[in-house]
Amino acid sequence: MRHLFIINPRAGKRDRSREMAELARGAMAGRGEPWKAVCTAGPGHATRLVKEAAGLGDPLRVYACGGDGTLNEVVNGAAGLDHVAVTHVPLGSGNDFLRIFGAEAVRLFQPDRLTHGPQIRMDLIDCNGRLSLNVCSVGFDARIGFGAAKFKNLPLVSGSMAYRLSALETIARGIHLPYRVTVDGEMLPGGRFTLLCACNGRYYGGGFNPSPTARPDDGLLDFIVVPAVSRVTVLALIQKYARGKVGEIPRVILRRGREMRVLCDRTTQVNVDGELVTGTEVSVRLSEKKVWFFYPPDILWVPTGGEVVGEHKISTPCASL
Ligand SMILES: Nc1ncnc2c1ncn2[C@@H]1O[C@H](COP(=O)(O)OP(=O)(O)OP(=O)(O)O)[C@@H](O)[C@H]1O
Repeated sequence: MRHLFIINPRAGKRDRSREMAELARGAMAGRGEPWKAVCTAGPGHATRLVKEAAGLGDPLRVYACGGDGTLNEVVNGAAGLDHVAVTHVPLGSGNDFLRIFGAEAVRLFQPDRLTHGPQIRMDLIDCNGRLSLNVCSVGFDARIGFGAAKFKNLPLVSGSMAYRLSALETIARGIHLPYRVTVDGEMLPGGRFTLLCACNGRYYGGGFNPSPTARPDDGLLDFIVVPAVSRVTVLALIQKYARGKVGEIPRVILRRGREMRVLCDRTTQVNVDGELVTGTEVSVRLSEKKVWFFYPPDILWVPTGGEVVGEHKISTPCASL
């Protein structure tokens, strides 16, 4: 099996590519398997690197060393390929997809534990042709997310603080917009909406938890549709949205399904794992493609989010590796 470490030197607050390359070297030492560590040169490079390496056709493990954007690019290169598996070594500001692993997520920063860990086949969201492993959203939150970029590089501003500052700015500018929304063919009531979200994972935006029970391996997406709310109530909404209490938001519409379509009267920003997609017609649907995701052995998976009702280990060995 070959191993490819894709390192984004621009992820997080400082360049950790040297440290990461050393960790990769340590993880692969004495294993006798071919490996390579490559730094990305710019947006889209990680996808091209994965496709190039996958073209050889032999079993390949790819380590996305960066944030959620790097993971998204790697996933876009590996989707639908049975001989390729991906993982995420968290070097970014948010690293939100990994939060689904709870406290165990820190163990993904140990590449030596990952090299031969088990893997699971995960669903993907197709948003106007771009694939997402975690969360796609339209509206208030997407505007907050893209607005957060400018706060992230300020000194003493953490990833989650950047999103909070951007939220304040977005509230001041206006909260809801007109959209026509259907989920699996059902037209949803109300012409104005605050936000529309499709979840495969559970967290995004620096720790917001819109769907505490979503599972990336269940063959379905969790849709959360928040109707128009006023500036007075939006702060309470954000609190609930952040803490996994979305069911307590008045008139919120929750669906588990396969496709949400959104028509907008103007070009709209769509958040696809933190990356920007724009359009006036947005289709957010379960992709036919899946991706293999590997993780450290014995990591605990908590299917019920915050409440530990029943822990079990996920271990779905891949026949092709
Ligand atoms: N060499 C590079 N120079 C500039 N940008 C790059 C380079 N390599 C990758 N990128 C881009 O950096 C962006 C941010 O990366 P990433 O999302 O991994 O980090 P982050 O924003 O710190 O983490 P998170 O999304 O978890 O908050 C991605 O959109 C990616 O395309």
